[in-house]
This record gives sequence, structure tokens and C-alpha cells, in this order.
Amino acid sequence: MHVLKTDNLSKIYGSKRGISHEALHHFHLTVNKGEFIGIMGPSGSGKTTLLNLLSTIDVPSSGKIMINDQVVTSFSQQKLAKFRRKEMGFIFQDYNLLETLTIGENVLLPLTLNKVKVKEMEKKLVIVAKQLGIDKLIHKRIMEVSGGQLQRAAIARAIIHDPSIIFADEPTGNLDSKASLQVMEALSLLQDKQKATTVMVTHDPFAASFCGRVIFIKDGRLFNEIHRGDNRQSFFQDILNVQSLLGGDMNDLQTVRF
Ligand SMILES: Nc1ncnc2c1ncn2[C@@H]1O[C@H](COP(=O)(O)OP(=O)(O)OP(=O)(O)O)[C@@H](O)[C@H]1O
Repeated sequence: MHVLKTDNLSKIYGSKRGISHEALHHFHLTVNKGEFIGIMGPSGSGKTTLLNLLSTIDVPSSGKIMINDQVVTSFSQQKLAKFRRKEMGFIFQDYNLLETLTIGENVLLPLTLNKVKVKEMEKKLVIVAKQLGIDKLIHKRIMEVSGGQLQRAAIARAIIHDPSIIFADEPTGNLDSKASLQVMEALSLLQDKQKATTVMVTHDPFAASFCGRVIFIKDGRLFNEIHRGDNRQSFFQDILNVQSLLGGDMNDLQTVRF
């Protein structure tokens, strides 16, 4: 059963000088329930554009997106805002946690916004904090904990309202290798144990090797798609192989873009 499906998705950015740029070209993607899918590709290939469209932050130039069989691309702004709050969880590179709140209050935000009863919120917080290994940190402030702990708090916030789909944008981008490992193990566990559905954009082959499937984009089109077998190490190697086929340095941000 699929959670998300796109049909002929295209995005053309206009420019001030009247030159338009097609960042995404008739893109088709289906994400099944319980899938953990990675999106990779060189800088400027259209990854962020795709993620912004799928998460309804931006609107396509043509084509449609269905989430839970609902055509979200035809929703009003108001309906979309509500849909996002209930059905989506977000994880960002820079965590996006509020400094004025404690870790626990940050994690609870989606439930606060959805007006869930206090008793129920407290119960949920205990469960997800334990699950992400941040149960000792819920009364701490943002400044008092490490990057890896902040990202695990952000994951807790992304899942506390049981969303249909989680979008992660470079979740390991600011983390050292030990913290990256913890964050990726936490995300894989969600998928294994709770059948969470996650779409993750990443430059990091190590992070991508935790996915069940990785799609590679080049110039706004699907370049390749690979599936993981039982062995994460060999999937990591497969990812590196496709990256070398793609050519150039995947992290070579400036030279590709300009
Ligand atoms: N708001 C915008 N207006 C005009 N062009 C844009 C805009 N956003 C992105 N682009 C262009 O669209 C293309 C795809 O950009 P996008 O940010 O989706 O790539 P990306 O794969 O996420 O890159 P990176 O890995 O560097 O984040 C690039 O050529 C970019 O310059």
C-alpha cells in the first residue's frame, strides 16, 4: 500500500531576468507504507525541490501529489496547513528546536498545536523520549545538550503525533560520525518497529545506507534507484558506486551550481 504517489511532477523556477529553470522534470515516485527512502544526487539536481513539493511546502508547476490517496496539490492553504500538522513529521539539518522551550516542550509541540489533552501528552512524551534515548533530558534546555541529542529530540517531535509520513532534510548534516550513527539507528528502528514511512534527502552515503531504497536524481530526473538487501555495508558500497557513475564530487556544492 502506498502512502505517497506523484504523477508527472514538474517544477519550473522563474527568474528575474526572464530565464526559467526546470528543476524537476515529469517526476514519478511512489513511497509505500513503512518504506525508508533516501534521495541523493549532486548539488543542484533537484533534491530539495522534490522534498519541498512532497512535503507541500512548495507547489509544483504541473503534476500532482497524492498522500493517503488524497490529492494534496489541490488542497487550499488552510486545509494543507492542517493536513501537514496532522499527517507529516519534519526533521531538519539544524534541528529547528525552539531555544526558549525545554527539550520536552519542544517534543510536545505537534500535540500542543493539535490541542491534545495534557494527560495524553504526558503519556506520549514518556514513550517517545524513552524510545529516542532522551528521557533524562526532557527538562533540559537546548543549550545544555549535544547535537546528536538535539536531533534525537527533533525525531521525537517528528513522530509524537503518529504522522503518516516523515520528511528528513540532511538529518546528519551537522553531526559527527558517532552522533550520525545514533540518529540513523533511531530512524531505522522507527521503520522496523513502527512501520514509519520516511523520505530523507542526504548527501551522506553512510546515512543513506540505512534506507531500504535510494533514488538518485540528476538534472531533475531519476538517474538510478537501488534497493538494500540484508547487508548495510554492501549497500553503502552500492551507493558509492552509483555516486561515482553520477560523476563529479557529490559534495562539490559551488562548482556544480554556478
Ligand atoms: N527559488 C529558486 N529560484 C530559482 N531557481 C531555484 C530556486 N530553488 C532552486 N533553484 C534551482 O533549481 C535547481 C535545483 O535546486 P535544488 O535546491 O532542488 O537542488 P539540490 O539537489 O537540493 O541541491 P543541494 O544539494 O545543493 O541542496 C538548481 O539549479 C537551483 O539553482
